[in-house]
Amino acid sequence: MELTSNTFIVEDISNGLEPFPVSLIYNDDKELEELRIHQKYTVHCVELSSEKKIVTNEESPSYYDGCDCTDNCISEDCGCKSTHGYFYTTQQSHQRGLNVNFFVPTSIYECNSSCTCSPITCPNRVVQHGIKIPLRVFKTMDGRGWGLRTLRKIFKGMFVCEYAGEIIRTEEAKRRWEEMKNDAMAQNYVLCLREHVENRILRTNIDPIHIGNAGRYINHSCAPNLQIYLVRINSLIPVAAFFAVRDIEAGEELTFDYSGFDDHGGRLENVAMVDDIEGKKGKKKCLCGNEICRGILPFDQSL
Ligand SMILES: C[S@@+](CC[C@H](N)C(=O)[O-])C[C@H]1O[C@@H](n2cnc3c(N)ncnc32)[C@H](O)[C@@H]1O
Repeated sequence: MELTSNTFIVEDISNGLEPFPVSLIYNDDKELEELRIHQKYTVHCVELSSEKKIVTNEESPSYYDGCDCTDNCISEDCGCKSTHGYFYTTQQSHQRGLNVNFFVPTSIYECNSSCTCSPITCPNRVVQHGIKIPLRVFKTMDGRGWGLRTLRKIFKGMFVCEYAGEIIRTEEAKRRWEEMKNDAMAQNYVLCLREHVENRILRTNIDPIHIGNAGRYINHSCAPNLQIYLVRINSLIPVAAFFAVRDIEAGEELTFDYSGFDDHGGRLENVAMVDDIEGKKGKKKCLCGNEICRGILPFDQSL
């Protein structure tokens, strides 16, 4: 499809860390350097200044006692289901996925390392099993930089990948923003998640600039094919998990709406990427090319 004698492929930029390869197609060494492929790859989020501490995966101790099901969480008495709700269903592809047409009132809670159910076959474990499709990083031809595409068909509701990076406090996000805001070439990757819980706002900032996963290459679209849902597994820090909101054909670019969650009724408000041009917040032109394009890239006013 895109291989010519002048293009090269890195087979797996995750170096085997992901269950399926994340390949990269590029034209020359300059492009590769520009991509800073030597930045570190992580499958899950890490905490600032302690990269070894993985905060969301199944190896961490869980933050609450899980269920004590012996029937693989089929019964409605499952402690995880009855406390937090249950949102996964079997999809057209026969895999577990999310019913993206249904309202998800808060974050999704998967069974965790304290639960007695099977880590392999329990149906309330999806995101923790990782990506299920080969992905490819490629250079867009229209000025949006690098992008990410799927190499296989993805069915509506399927989990695609996380948005993994450093979990940073808002002060640190502001500091990083100050450092880069006058550099017109700088790409901004900070994802700010705000969850409305009763009358409080829980904010999580994820920055994959130094250490991140395939999710960092997903561009914005005003008519996206992915949506972020927050999933808690073994930590109160949520996983920002991308699910397909429609069927996506092999070879299609993956996109999400940097401005948020509203279409599907979640209480997670304003999933915003921080962006700007020439130091003026909110003035970066959106190049998604959709008929319903809103014209500018969404941005976070609070930084
Ligand atoms: C999370 S990164 C996405 C990956 C990025 N394209 C790259 O080359 O690494 C976000 C950046 O991508 C660019 N971008 C993403 N979506 C865009 C769009 N629809 N129009 C213009 N630029 C976009 C912006 O520069 C933004 O700061």
